[in-house]
Amino acid sequence: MSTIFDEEAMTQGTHTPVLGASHAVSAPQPEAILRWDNLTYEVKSKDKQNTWRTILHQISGTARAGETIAIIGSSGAGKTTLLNALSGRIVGGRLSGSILYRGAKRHPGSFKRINAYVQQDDLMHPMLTVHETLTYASRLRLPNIHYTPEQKADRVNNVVRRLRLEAARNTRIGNATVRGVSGGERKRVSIGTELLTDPRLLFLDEPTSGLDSNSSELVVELVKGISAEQGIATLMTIHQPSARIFNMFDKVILMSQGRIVYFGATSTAIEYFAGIGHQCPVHENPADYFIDLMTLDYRTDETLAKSREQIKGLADTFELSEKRGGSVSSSSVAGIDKSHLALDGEAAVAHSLPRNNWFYEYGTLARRDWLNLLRNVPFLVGQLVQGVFMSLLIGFMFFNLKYDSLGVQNRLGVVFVIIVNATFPVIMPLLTLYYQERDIMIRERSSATYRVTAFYVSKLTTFLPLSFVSNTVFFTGVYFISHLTFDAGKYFVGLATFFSMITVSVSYLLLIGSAVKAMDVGFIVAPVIVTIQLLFGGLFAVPSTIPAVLRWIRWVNPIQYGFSILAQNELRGQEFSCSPGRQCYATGDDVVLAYSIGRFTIWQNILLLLMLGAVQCVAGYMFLRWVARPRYIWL
Ligand SMILES: Nc1ncnc2c1ncn2[C@@H]1O[C@H](COP(=O)(O)OP(=O)(O)OP(=O)(O)O)[C@@H](O)[C@H]1O
Repeated sequence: MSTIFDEEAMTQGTHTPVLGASHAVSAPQPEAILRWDNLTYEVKSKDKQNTWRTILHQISGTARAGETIAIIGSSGAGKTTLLNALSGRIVGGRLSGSILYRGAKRHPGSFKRINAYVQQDDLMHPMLTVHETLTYASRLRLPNIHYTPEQKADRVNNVVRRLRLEAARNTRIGNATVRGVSGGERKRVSIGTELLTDPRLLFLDEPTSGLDSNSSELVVELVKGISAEQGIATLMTIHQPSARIFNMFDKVILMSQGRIVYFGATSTAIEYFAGIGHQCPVHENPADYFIDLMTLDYRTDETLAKSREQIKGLADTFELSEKRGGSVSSSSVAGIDKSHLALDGEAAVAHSLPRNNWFYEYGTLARRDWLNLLRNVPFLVGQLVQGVFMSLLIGFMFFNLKYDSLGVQNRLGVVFVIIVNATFPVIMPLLTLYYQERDIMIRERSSATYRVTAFYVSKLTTFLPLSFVSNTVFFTGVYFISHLTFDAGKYFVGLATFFSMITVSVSYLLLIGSAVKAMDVGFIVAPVIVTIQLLFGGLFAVPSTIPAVLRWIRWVNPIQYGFSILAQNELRGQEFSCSPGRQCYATGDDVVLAYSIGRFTIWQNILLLLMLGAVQCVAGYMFLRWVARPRYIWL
């Protein structure tokens, strides 16, 4: 089949086979959306010399409106690195060369709203349906000043239709425990959320991984169709595509060892390789054949050296043919008409979308959080059952307390256990949820969807009421079954203390979940710190006897404040009957004095608790900003 590239090769008077899109001169080319030149990416090696390892070697190319480009290569070829560099999501290392969006340098703020990136892992709220997921994405991503609610709904319906999601419209996304949409549908929902904003550029990292061949074909076919129709320049990395999928792409970038072995029309790839002595057998999948050519053969030292030589030869040949054909690089940076720069730069900014106001963002996020939470029946039932079970267990363990010498010890025990119950059982389940949602937020933020504060406040205002409600059952059950001193004032002070402790615990989990990036590390750190607080809580060791070097812990120990409040609330003003032969405190005030838990009054303790919660909350927010802050390298 004759292509525009063949014609150019002929005008050059060379037999060099077909080349990249940039060589086309005979037909009007679609607009070049993205152009990259001499892109080189290096990372520090972990060896003793700290040398730089080159991951991408002087890579150049162009992505035009409406075309779908596959980046193909063996594992470790640098496909994802190239995709990340082009989409502005590369972290760490050294990136050089140039990347231009419509001829202008990219602006981090506006570029991330113009391009869409579909990650390999589809992070979404498992309890929302396909339609709800897309609806919330449209509310969060599309600005109200440009779109009415009806227009947003229309967009969602369009995406559902275009991505053939009608049948799954009301199916939940699901996760490992809740059955939801199929893998292919899930991927299409991910793509759909990105298409809502009408991106100019679409990047997809391994969109077919884990999918069967039919689902993979459908995903590529739909993406290609939408890209062509809407003039989106699409780049995707893909592992070993079938021959049918391979032939769907307009262009392919074949990569090996960080270098380009071929970049040009898919239809001419076989011809190109045949021209340099590698004829793809008739019945072989061309993608498999090319990947074999580009893969290092580790069987023996000899085969390794030979395959390395072959790959170098392929990359050198392509580089040479690029130069002969008037390469992408040589016609790029230097050749750009600078008068377009300002104009195109402005165009880039104009296409970027303004933000919605904070309250709208918060309201939308809070609604989405509540919906996701209230649909999580196993989690809610677990919370309730845990509360009821623990209240019965602890209530009957300290059943019907008396005002005698044993009653003193048991009263201290029960109030301590109540305080402890406002820590672990609150922190651990919510920490899991927070980690999952934090990662969704980081993904959504990479396309500037909403503010970190809106997310953080939304988490606080869903976790707190949920914990209050589920733990009130526990507190009330224990209070009455164990027969703690009943008087409305004491009960409500106790409940207020319990809520204050829960507030501190929620702010603590937000702090740990924000400050500790890795979830498994967070799950080690969180209980260790609470265990230390528990040991220094005032029941096991009298605070005044703890060595000065450790005594400071009390100031940052919510358990000690909480225990002091509940113990004072329970004991002050009480009188106890003393049995002969037992150690005995005649009054509750004596107990408070003996255990050194009356340093601060009840209200001072509550104030200190709330201050601690506020400090943790603010610190958590600062850490989250730091964790969520993009550290992308820009060119
Ligand atoms: N920040 C980094 N630090 C160290 N090495 C890196 C870094 N980024 C990429 N690499 C290395 O660069 C090479 C290319 O990585 P990349 O993820 O781009 O490959 P890939 O072609 O996408 O592979 P796969 O198909 O297996 O995902 C790999 O050897 C990888 O270990």
